[in-house]
Amino acid sequence: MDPRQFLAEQFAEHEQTVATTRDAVAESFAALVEACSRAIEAGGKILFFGNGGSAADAQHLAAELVVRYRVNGRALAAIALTTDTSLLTACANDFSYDDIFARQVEALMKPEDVAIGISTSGNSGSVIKALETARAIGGTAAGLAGRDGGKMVGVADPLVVVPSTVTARIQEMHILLGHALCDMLEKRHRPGVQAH
Ligand SMILES: O=C(CO)[C@@H](O)[C@H](O)[C@H](O)[C@H](O)COP(=O)(O)O
Ligand SMILES: [Zn+2]
Repeated sequence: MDPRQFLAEQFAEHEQTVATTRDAVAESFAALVEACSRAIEAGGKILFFGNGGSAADAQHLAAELVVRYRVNGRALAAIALTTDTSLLTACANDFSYDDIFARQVEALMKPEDVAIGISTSGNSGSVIKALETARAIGGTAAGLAGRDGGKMVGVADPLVVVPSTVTARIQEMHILLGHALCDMLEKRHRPGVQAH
């Protein structure tokens, strides 16, 4: 296949996903913003986690909040649970892979915090177990998912579900939603000088 034609099809599929996602997620996205906003006002933090491409999203979004999105201002409390290879390998080796995020939630999560699990299928065991742990602690267990939300339905609330079955397109919506979340939180909680 010609790469130009292929790229045109990829863009068309992406644009179609943008169009169907915009209205589908408006309410759940607003609920996620409010939950994170409340956490920041209460002195809490946001914990991000996910597997594969979603692990990259987790650390990308935590960096926006701790460092800067658009505005130079105060640091906002966020952490990605995907970055400590000693911890991740010990936990997967000694306990089980499904414990890699749950163990960190158990150690770090406070009731005023928000845990945001990111999973395109909504079914990754490591994400589900961590969200269940967050709920048991009394914190907010939130999620970004795709497809029909999978096992995250009933575990994560708020749960933002991208109505697509294509993993790559779901991930593209997740980072758009994550950037929008960081932008909103920065507007509300990081007064400062616009950097770009
Ligand atoms: O980035 C991709 C595919 O675009 C992959 O690395 C993908 O994230 C991995 O297969 C994940 O393990 C999928 O997990 P999940 O999104 O279903 O929770
Ligand atoms: Zn990917």
